Amino acid sequence: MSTSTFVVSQPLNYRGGARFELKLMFPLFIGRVIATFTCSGEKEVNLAVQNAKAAFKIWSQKSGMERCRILLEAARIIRERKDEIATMECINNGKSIFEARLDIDISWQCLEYYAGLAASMAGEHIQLPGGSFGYTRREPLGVCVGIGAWNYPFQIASWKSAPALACGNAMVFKPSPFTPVSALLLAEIYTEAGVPPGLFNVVQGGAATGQFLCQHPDVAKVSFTGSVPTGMKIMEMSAKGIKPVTLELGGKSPLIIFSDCDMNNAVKGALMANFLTQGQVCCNGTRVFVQKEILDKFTEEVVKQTQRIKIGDPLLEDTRMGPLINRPHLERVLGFVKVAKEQGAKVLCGGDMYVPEDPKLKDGYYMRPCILTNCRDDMTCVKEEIFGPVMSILSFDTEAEVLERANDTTFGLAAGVFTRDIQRAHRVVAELQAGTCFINNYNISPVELPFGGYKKSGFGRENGRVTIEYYSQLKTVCVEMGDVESAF
Ligand SMILES: NC(=O)c1ccc[n+]([C@@H]2O[C@H](COP(=O)([O-])OP(=O)(O)OC[C@H]3O[C@@H](n4cnc5c(N)ncnc54)[C@H](O)[C@@H]3O)[C@@H](O)[C@H]2O)c1
Ligand SMILES: O=CCc1c[nH]c2ccc(O)cc12
Repeated sequence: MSTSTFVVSQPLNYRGGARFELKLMFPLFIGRVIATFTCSGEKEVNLAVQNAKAAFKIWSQKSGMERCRILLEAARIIRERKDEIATMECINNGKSIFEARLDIDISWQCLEYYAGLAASMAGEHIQLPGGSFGYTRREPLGVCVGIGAWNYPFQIASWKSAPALACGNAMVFKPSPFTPVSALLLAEIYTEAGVPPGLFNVVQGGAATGQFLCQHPDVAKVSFTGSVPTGMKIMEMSAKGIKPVTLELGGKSPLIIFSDCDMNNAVKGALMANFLTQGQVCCNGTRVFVQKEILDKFTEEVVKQTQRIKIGDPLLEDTRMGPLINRPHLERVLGFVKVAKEQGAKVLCGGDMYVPEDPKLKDGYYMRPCILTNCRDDMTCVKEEIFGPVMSILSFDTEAEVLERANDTTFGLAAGVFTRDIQRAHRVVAELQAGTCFINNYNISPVELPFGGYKKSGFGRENGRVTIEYYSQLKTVCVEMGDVESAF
């Protein structure tokens, strides 16, 4: 298997339990077109929502245990087809096959986790005076919309659909038009596992298709993963229909490395925080604050290890970084490096285009991972989300100082701290304004833990038990066991 021989099944829209055709060119990162699709317009979006509504009637009547069995079966199929799905994801996005396999593992684990919760969803019984009582029922919302970014295409579809379906909802999912293919595999797997036709639909398209979805009167909820500007639009559209939203948006997260850290782990953590998926990860710890005493040693080691990262064909087993998502994005990231230099940053490694030796890959959107020093807090590379393989190193003296600087951002998605001092670790994370904090590691995503942002990085959560609350509504039933005492 290589990037030049890969064939994608067509068509790429999925409604009522089957694929249907629409046409548009979909270019691959090596410059070759691998699939075509047409954006779903208002009519197709409406049909998908109507299919979902019909399936919702059936699915929402099933017991939690029945939904659990079907989700477990879907998880089993994903696990069984892991290599095939990972290969598709690798082609879809450009991330290395090594990472794509990890993404697929986290995806089936997510389905397994919510399958378990589906079976145990329950309300409360509350005793009232005179033998009367009340109880609560946790009920589904209806047709939920999922809109995804291009960096974790299969995983985003899984993180949204698994809790939605576990709670008894239906979903219409729109992947990013840059990564349209892998969500179709999830749709087919759900069908094979036994969900009713129409329960999980895929509509292809960009902003216009997303708008039709958000504005549709029969859509009960929107869960969005993407940029802050698009998140604002999604929230505005949803507000008009009083629809709840989950927003997983961008970040510019701090990673704080104290001088008492385990240096080996801190260096590995900084690489994990910056270079997964070619640096195109929302929660990346791109502002790496290093305590002065260890700045030189840490910098030397992190540069050494960054230079060893194998860049190339993402389908090869030893590749760890593939190409960026597309040409405009590569140019944008390189532009950030240029501005950083103009503003006084020093490039210690990378930051330029990379041309692999393999002639098939010569038109790919590769760049070498970049480490910047001499950074100041007011520089563009330190303030703005770059969404590429660019780490900015900043030095600090004291805990109080670094906390203030780490929190001086409108984002609040994630943060990390490396230290051997357990009291300091907890004291620092308690002060960090971020929805997800890591102590002595970075960018691991166990599905049991909630994930989501503070401040402009969004609200609502994905993963963990709490997400059940974002895909369900609570009905209170008040039962009178005596006579009505009328006030009139
Ligand atoms: N917090 C998270 O969990 C998370 C995860 C991945 C990516 N992200 C963020 O996503 C961004 C990169 O992804 P992107 O470039 O795909 O983001 P984007 O906002 O450009 O697009 C995301 C999705 O929204 C759709 N969309 C665009 N305009 C729309 C509109 N007006 N109405 C409805 N839908 C619309 C796109 O087609 C795509 O499917 C980065 O900022 C990154 O930090 C966040
Ligand atoms: O890119 C950001 C973090 C992330 C990794 N996988 C997923 C899946 C779904 C999301 O909404 C975010 C993420």
